[in-house]
Amino acid sequence: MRALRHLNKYFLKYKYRLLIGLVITVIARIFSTLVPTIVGDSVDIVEKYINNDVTDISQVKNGLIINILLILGAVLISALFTFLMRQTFIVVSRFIEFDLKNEVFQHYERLSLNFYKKNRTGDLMNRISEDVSKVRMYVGPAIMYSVNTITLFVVVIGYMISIAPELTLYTVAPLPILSVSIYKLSVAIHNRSTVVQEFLSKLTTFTQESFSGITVIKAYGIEPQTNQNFTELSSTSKSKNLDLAKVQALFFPLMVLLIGFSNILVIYIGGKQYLDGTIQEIGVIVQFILYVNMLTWPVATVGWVSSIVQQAEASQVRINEFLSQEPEIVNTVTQKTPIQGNIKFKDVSFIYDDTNITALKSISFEINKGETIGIIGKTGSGKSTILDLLGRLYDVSSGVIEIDGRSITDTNLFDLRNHIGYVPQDAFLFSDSIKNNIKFGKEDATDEEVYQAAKNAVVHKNIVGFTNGYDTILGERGITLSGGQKQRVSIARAIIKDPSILLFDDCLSAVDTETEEEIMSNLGKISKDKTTFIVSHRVSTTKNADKIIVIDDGQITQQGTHNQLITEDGYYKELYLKQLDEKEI
Ligand SMILES: Nc1ncnc2c1ncn2[C@@H]1O[C@H](COP(=O)(O)OP(=O)(O)OP(=O)(O)O)[C@@H](O)[C@H]1O
Repeated sequence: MRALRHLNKYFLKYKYRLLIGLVITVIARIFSTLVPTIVGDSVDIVEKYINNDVTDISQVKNGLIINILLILGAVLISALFTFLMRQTFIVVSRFIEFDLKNEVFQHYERLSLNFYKKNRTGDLMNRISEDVSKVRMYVGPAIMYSVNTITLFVVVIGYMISIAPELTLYTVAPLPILSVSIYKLSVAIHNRSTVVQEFLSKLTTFTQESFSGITVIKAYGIEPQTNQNFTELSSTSKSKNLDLAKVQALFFPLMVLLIGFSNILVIYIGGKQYLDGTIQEIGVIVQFILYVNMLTWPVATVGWVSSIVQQAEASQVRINEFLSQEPEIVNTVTQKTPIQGNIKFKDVSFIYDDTNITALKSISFEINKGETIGIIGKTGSGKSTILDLLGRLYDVSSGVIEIDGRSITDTNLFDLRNHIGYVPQDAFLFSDSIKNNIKFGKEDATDEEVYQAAKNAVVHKNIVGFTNGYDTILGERGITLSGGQKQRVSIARAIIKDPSILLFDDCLSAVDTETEEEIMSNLGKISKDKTTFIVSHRVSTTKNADKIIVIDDGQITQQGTHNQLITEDGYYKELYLKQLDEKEI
């Protein structure tokens, strides 16, 4: 139960609602326990008439009619309060589920990139959906049924003992057996449904991947093999479902069996006591039969609730495990930091701690506001890492990165990121309209600003060519943009932000050289007062930069302007000549 203590703050938050729920439950149960008493009384009225203790039939009739009306009233009131009980407890559980999901999601968002690399997306999603749902079962149904059972027990058993203590003992004796059996069954159901869930998510992942990769599947003609794999997976899933159905099918028969056993005990022992005079009225036996039936479900829920609490505890442990993780990149500066864009890398080295790859080794360079720096190098040489470090997606392993003479660790993190317009290597667009994808860079941008950014990114003409123009929906249910179009929408998103620092990570690779030239000329105008980083494999993209650095295996091997570098023997000149041959320049 230790992990579940995390939820106490939410119980405190909703304490008044929970307290009201408690009072409502007690009222509901008191009214429901009145029914057996009135039924017992009715049987007594009839018994007295049969035994000739009462001879006036109209008195009997009146007594019975009053009892019927009382039963009706008690049932209606108890039903109303049972409804209100569910409304309070279950509603509170939904509130807590909502709060917990928000807490987990907001915490996920604070965590650094390393966290996402160490944990699988499926696992993150499971903890925020499946595990939170299991915890909700504890804050909702489990608490509601526990309050319900405790109230019912105190009221009913107290009353039973007061009228027939010995009979009470015999009738409640089998109930713990019921409770334990239901607990064992619930655990078995839980274990089997976990396996069913696992297969369900395997099936979902398989199907999702098959549909996403349908082009590859069709192109390679591997539909029969995919079908075969699917059949195998779904057949195992079916047999796991059948295993689950078998134990689930035992639940109600087991309950009915044990209720039946308790009823037989009441009739047998109650009957014997009536005959030997320990019990004076048959009504008591009828009353006890009704009580036993009334107690059975709550007793069964004791077992069920125990298994819910166990599952909730396990789920909360998993949730707490992530909640206790602290972000590696933290903002230590509360006051605002103005950012001009003069950047200095001083002996910067960086090692990815998950792979232990040394991506950068003692990198030093400088670039001032308004200047453009080109970064050229072979694949895997460390170019993207430089941009990631500048945006503080990771912190350097050694050395310092300075912005305007201040280390970026002493710069307000939010200001830093707000002043950066980043275009990643793999353009990521959301399943939303093109307009909203561009406005992601500046939420309050006007339509005019969106069009202007798209024009500068040379994608405006493509967008207006679509039937729905800027309102065209992208993603799974919308159209698919070409690689080059995606890259340009992604560029428009960075431009519209009007940041002090622009980071372009090889984001023109899918654009033809003519369009590239147009974009570069537009960027030249836009970025006059900005610091621009352009990572590329193409000399044509960086040739106009104020400074170009060539990276090889995490180290700067050459630096200078285009004109200087093409006269110097080295990687840059080789690349230039090769691309000149291929007419890429
Ligand atoms: N997230 C990561 N976790 C672990 N290692 C990484 C990660 N990203 C990059 N690396 C490794 O760091 C080295 C530098 O990678 P980086 O992405 O900076 O190269 P790059 O020059 O941008 O390559 P490309 O031109 O192919 O984009 C590579 O060896 C790469 O395998």
